[in-house]
Amino acid sequence: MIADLSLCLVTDPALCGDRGVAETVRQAVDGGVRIVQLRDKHASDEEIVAQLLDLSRVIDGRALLVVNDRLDAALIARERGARVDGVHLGQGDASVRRARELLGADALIGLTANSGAHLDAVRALPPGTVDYLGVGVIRPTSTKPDHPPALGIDGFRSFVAASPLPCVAIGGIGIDDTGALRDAGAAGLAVVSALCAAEDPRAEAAAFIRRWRRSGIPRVLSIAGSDPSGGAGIQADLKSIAANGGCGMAALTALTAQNTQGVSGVHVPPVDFLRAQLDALADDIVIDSVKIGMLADAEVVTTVVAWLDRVRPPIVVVDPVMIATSGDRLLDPAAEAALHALLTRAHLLTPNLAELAVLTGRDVDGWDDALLAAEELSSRTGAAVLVKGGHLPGDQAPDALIDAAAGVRQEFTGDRIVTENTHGTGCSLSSAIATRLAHGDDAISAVAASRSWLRESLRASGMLRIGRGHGPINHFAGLWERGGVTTRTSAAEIAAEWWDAIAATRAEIDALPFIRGLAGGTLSRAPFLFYLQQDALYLREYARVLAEASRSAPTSAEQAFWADSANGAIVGELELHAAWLDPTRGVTDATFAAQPGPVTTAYLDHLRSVAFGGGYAELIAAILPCFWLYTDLGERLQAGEFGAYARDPEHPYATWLATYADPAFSAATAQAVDYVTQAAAAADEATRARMRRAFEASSALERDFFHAPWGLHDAG
Ligand SMILES: Nc1ncnc2c1ncn2[C@@H]1O[C@H](COP(=O)(O)OP(=O)(O)O)[C@@H](O)[C@H]1O
Ligand SMILES: Cc1ncc(COP(=O)(O)O)c(N)n1
Ligand SMILES: [Mg+2]
Repeated sequence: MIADLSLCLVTDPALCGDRGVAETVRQAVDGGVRIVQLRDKHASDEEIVAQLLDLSRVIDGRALLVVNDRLDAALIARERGARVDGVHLGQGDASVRRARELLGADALIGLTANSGAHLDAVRALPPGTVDYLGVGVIRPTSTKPDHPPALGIDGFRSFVAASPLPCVAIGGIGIDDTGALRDAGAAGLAVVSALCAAEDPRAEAAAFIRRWRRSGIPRVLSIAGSDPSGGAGIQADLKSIAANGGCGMAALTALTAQNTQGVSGVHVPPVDFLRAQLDALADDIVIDSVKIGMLADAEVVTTVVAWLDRVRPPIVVVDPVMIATSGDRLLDPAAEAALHALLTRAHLLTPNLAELAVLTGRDVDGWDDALLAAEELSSRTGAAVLVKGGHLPGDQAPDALIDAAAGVRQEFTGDRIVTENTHGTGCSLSSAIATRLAHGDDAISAVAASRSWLRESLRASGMLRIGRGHGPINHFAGLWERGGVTTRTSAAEIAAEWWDAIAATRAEIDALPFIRGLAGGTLSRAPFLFYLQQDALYLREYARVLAEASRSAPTSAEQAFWADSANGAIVGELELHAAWLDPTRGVTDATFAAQPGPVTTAYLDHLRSVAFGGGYAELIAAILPCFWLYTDLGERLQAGEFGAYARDPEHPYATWLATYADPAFSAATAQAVDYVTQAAAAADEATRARMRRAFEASSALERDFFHAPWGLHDAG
């Protein structure tokens, strides 16, 4: 089986400090580390054996455990019941050939290499002796005092180009090296200090994983049935994965004879052949995310569960397909018992209302029942549950993400789109989410963006004219119009285009002394309070602009959304005063003129001129940066990109920073992005150009708004 080498923690007892190696490993594995390499040059073999037994228990199969150099200790630990998956050997350590002989064909064997001579030696080995090369040091590091000259990223890139084996970068790697190293061809990163010495190894590992995913193309496997009409099953999965930026693969569990009017037959091939398909993939391809659809019968379910336990993919999304939109059964009722074992291995379940009722044994007669049942299913399985409201009566089609363990409860509203082409909506949505999670999105953002794509695909499904029943959605709506590929850009592409268009502005915001001081806790109170006071003045007028957006919105859902946002702005402004600008707490407005400063005035004048001079579409484009930049900055602050201290409860501005991470605001931002980019996709060229200009102007004013208080710093 090929190992996922993306993130390897190399232990260093000195750097783990009082927390100790085992606790550091536990937290880092919780955060997503895929391989743990126990490395301790000073411990005795007996001590290494004891640590391997301990780490094997701590890791509990969630990551691979290898030991640096100590082959004999690995063998002894195995004999005593530890799960030791392999060794990493240096050039001078035991021979890799002996390691392969003693550990077996399935062991993971790594070899340190950093020169042409080392590569020649590797080429001379029998194929399959070594699985990967540890290549470094990338930067000078204290954790390997005798290291050779640093390769740097360019040196690493050249080495990878000449290497016959996957290369894992090691030596002085920080989180900001992640994208460049993956672009340089790294199969993964081996990290020592950045994780062992981290305040919060779990968060740091999660931040590394997020960056790693962001810089690659997700490799997404669908394990599902075939629907020859192309609207559902693996056919829909592969289209959805591609449309959401992933590279799709598919292992077939069953074949259906099916069209848009129903299922006329199901054939389940011998389950050994499913196992053969899955093993073939696991032996060759690192899989970032798995989406599971139709499973047909109990044997298929247990085969998939066994494979998941062996491969341990980092993301598993289960769409518990039981009954097709046509009403035909796609899962043998006898398999429902076996299904529970699968559900506990999932990170996300995406049942529709009927499936939720079967999985919980409860009546689900409306949305409130559905939310309760989803909460129960999440508690019972440990998985997050996205309960889908597509089959509800009425003019709304809501969904809700509920994760009992993480305390997440996020509803997504939306008008029902009038169309018969709803075949495969569940398959398509779950595949899109699996892809976006593998690209580093958090659950709420992945669901919001996938819903936005799905809704656009539903809206554009009419042009396909497939069959006389429930037709498929138009997975590539953004690329297709009648008769072939056109230049019409999709909402998702417009979002990417606009986000890139303000890349320089975003980089300027990140570099602002105000932001750096805020994150690092060094910002003095004067500029901070000035910023808050200006923010309070801004929010009062911003709420009026949002109310104008609500008044001019074309649909009831948008009308409600902008009205809710206006309310949120006012509540935010009132809370600002109560929490920070309360004269009774010694903060007097006398410190600053209680008037809008020049930047605040310019920003509000810009918004008001668009609100009362442009149309609805231009107005919401001008509003969007206040959502999008704020949420993006907050997510990155919380992910530790400005240093772990930004998450420290002792931080002087901790309560203010916490407002940046509100999941409800993150979902509102995703919704706002959806509305604005949908409007831009539907607009004519001239309107879209005006929208983009308004968006870019507001983005620049957001930057200036953060910079304005800086002049007060010296007075602080
Ligand atoms: N007519 C519709 N308009 C808007 N969204 C819809 C419509 N039908 C289904 N959806 C959405 O499609 C997704 C799949 O929902 P659903 O059809 O309930 O699942 P399934 O396809 O598994 O039966 C959900 O996000 C749901 O909100
Ligand atoms: C092979 C296969 N897998 C899944 C579905 C469910 O899709 P939907 O519920 O949208 O009909 C299907 N109809 N066929
Ligand atoms: Mg479904």
